[in-house]
Amino acid sequence: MSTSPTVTIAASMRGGTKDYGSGDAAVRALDGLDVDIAQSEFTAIMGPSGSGKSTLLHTLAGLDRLTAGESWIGETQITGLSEDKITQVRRDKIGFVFQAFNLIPSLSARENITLPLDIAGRDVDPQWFEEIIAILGLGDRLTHLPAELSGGQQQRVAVARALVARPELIFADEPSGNLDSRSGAELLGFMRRAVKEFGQTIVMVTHDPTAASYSDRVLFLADGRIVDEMREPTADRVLDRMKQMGH
Ligand SMILES: Nc1ncnc2c1ncn2[C@@H]1O[C@H](COP(=O)(O)OP(=O)(O)OP(=O)(O)O)[C@@H](O)[C@H]1O
Repeated sequence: MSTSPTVTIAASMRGGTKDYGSGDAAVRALDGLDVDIAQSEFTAIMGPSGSGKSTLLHTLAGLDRLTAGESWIGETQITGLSEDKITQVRRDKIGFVFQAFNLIPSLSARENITLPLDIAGRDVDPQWFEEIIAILGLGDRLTHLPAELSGGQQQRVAVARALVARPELIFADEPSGNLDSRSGAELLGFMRRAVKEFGQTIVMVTHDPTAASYSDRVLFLADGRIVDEMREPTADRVLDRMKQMGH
């Protein structure tokens, strides 16, 4: 009898295909891709430029539609849902951290952090809010405008905003890309803690083997397909694998 623990799937895709353009200009960005994202795991997506990383992230997250194939967020099949329903699933279940922090300049750090919940008409859990703020070291910055914060602090505000709603999934696209190495390491360390301590599920696109080394599992993409994966990655092993791929 199998004694392996049951893995809950937070998001998945079967036969995921994404074409951009048509005729001579047609590009197949995803080529019949299958993937399962395990709950409470930190998954990194790596691969050469143009291999389809951002397209995979966007289609998994319901920001963009597949041309063919199916995808699920938790139990909900998102392919085939109306735009309104997809927006609702994103709002209820997903947090985003992108390289451009997408903070609203006229709102304080606190207002930016609670904005998604305010828009959704949901209450902020004060205890959870305080916990996130303490861990991210933003306690004395909450009344500041984004322009009054350093790049690292702005990125931490964006992470707090993604976490505050306790989303089932966080999708991050090069979250440490604009940060100096110390702020980047801090941010990635925090994301790792969120996975280990709160069971957060995170999917992150990155070019950086060091960033990928914070994950539990690295998926390697080439030409719109997953060609390999690595568990418990180290930066050196990831770099070697990328070199083999001719990166
Ligand atoms: N909106 C679009 N219109 C046309 N082609 C696109 C569009 N978005 C992406 N592509 C193409 O799809 C392919 C995959 O792009 P994608 O951005 O997913 O790759 P990536 O691995 O994230 O690349 P990078 O590491 O350079 O960000 C590329 O060939 C790209 O040129």
